[in-house]
Amino acid sequence: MSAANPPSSAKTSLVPPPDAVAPVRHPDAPAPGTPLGAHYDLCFGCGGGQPHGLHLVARAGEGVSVTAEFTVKPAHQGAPGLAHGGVLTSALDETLGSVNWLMHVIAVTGRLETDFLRPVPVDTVLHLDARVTAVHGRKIYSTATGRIGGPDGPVAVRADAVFIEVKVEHFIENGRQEEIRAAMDDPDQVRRARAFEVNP
Ligand SMILES: CCCCCCCCCCCCCCCC(=O)SCCNC(=O)CCNC(=O)[C@H](O)C(C)(C)COP(=O)(O)OP(=O)(O)OC[C@H]1O[C@@H](n2cnc3c(N)ncnc32)[C@H](O)[C@@H]1OP(=O)(O)O
Repeated sequence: MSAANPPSSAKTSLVPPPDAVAPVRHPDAPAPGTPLGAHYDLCFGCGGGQPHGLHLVARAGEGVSVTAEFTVKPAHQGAPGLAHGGVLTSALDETLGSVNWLMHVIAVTGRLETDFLRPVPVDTVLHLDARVTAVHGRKIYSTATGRIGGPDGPVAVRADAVFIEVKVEHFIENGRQEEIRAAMDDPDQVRRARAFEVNP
């Protein structure tokens, strides 16, 4: 096994360790039903300014959970008339990413495992829900489903994930300078990101 392709190890387990704790909803988290808005206007998952994006809209749920809808467009096809699996995984990833904001935590996906249970045709509305199940240090364990035919319809896709909490510096240090500069020049973007760190 080369160093560039490390073996998966216990650190990538999707099962919370025995001393993991229950997630805590931040007291300032928006009320259930409130749209969360995009975390970044050019985000592929949720950004309104991203012409190639999924334009997923997430709303706060009860506890540490969110719901979201994503409409499969012709641009999202893999096979004729059917959604691409990677696009569906992106929708799950985005929904799982948004749920961390209810804890006022900034986190990135560490590991994401998707089950594809039913094909999802173009024009389908995928009804997503995601919730955090446990927290262990910086590791956030969460799970999500995507249903078709309505919010109570059959599950077409589901995923389990581990997100890792990061500071805003993660993005500043790793992002391409052009986009970072533009984001830093946007007071709303900076305020949104910093609010989570000065009001933990
Ligand atoms: C002005 C600009 C404002 C911008 C404001 C934007 C804010 C809003 C952005 C939100 C965005 C969301 C968007 C959708 C969600 C994505 O799609 S995020 C994009 C995809 N994900 C990534 O790019 C992550 C890439 N990976 C990394 O950067 C690093 O590997 C990580 C994940 C930060 C971890 O590195 P690290 O901080 O050095 O962590 P490390 O100390 O090694 O490990 C910490 C713990 O996590 C565990 N761990 C680490 N990696 C993994 C893993 N892959 N699996 C399982 N466990 C792991 C370790 O075992 C360790 O556990 P303990 O020993 O504590 O028990």
